[in-house]
Amino acid sequence: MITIENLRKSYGKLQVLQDVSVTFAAGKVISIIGPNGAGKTTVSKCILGMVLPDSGDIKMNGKSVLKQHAYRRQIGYMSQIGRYPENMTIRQVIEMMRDIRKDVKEVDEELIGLYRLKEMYDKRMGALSGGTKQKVSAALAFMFNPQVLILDEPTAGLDPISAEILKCKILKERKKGKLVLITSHIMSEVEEVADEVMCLVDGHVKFYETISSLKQQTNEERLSKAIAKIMNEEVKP
Ligand SMILES: Nc1ncnc2c1ncn2[C@@H]1O[C@H](COP(=O)(O)OP(=O)(O)OP(=O)(O)O)[C@@H](O)[C@H]1O
Repeated sequence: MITIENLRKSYGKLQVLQDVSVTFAAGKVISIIGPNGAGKTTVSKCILGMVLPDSGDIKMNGKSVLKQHAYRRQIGYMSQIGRYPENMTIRQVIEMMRDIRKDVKEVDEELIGLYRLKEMYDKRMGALSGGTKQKVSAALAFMFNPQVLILDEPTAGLDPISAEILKCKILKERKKGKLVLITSHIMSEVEEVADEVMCLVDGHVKFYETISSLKQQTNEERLSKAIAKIMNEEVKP
């Protein structure tokens, strides 16, 4: 569904992505992991067209997305930190988004309901707690039934029940054949929701494997231990 070919991106002298090539298939939850600064958000932003790569290509359903716009309607995005106009209420933000996306007739309001956002509809975005803002971001990401979801550390700041609601929603959408890309540092969470793990280190794909294959290769039952083993082996002389 999404193919990334020889992607490179630098910010000044800093080479953030170095020849990244991967294919993400529909109907999968793929977790993008790696140390801070490895380039995870940059990959997501390149797919979204928020960052223009220096070279390489990104294709969605076989067509290059570079400098295109229409394909973005097929992507729901939840950024690490949601930024909203402080004076707008939750209701106004949601209505504004619905107005922009009038093309979608059947909106998905499941998360609005499960997070009971309507009870807080008249609160200003600037007055919301970090977690509530995350809930609004999650509700918006899923609202227009996108084929692809890109979720950047989606459960950071959510209480355990709200995080659980989001994980169930992710799995529900995967069953419908959607592609979900999640960046996360929480290995237990990755293990719960992801089918495959792509690990970026210094802008390179260190590995891209199914969770079961990672466990099998390392003879570990827990994903965190399997990944620690792979990383430590690299460090050894
Ligand atoms: N707009 C920018 N201008 C300059 N440097 C940037 C910019 N955006 C990101 N970088 C740098 O690119 C590198 C990769 O950043 P990126 O946000 O992709 O990492 P990440 O893997 O998502 O990290 P984290 O786990 O901390 O969220 C970092 O060194 C970061 O400082």
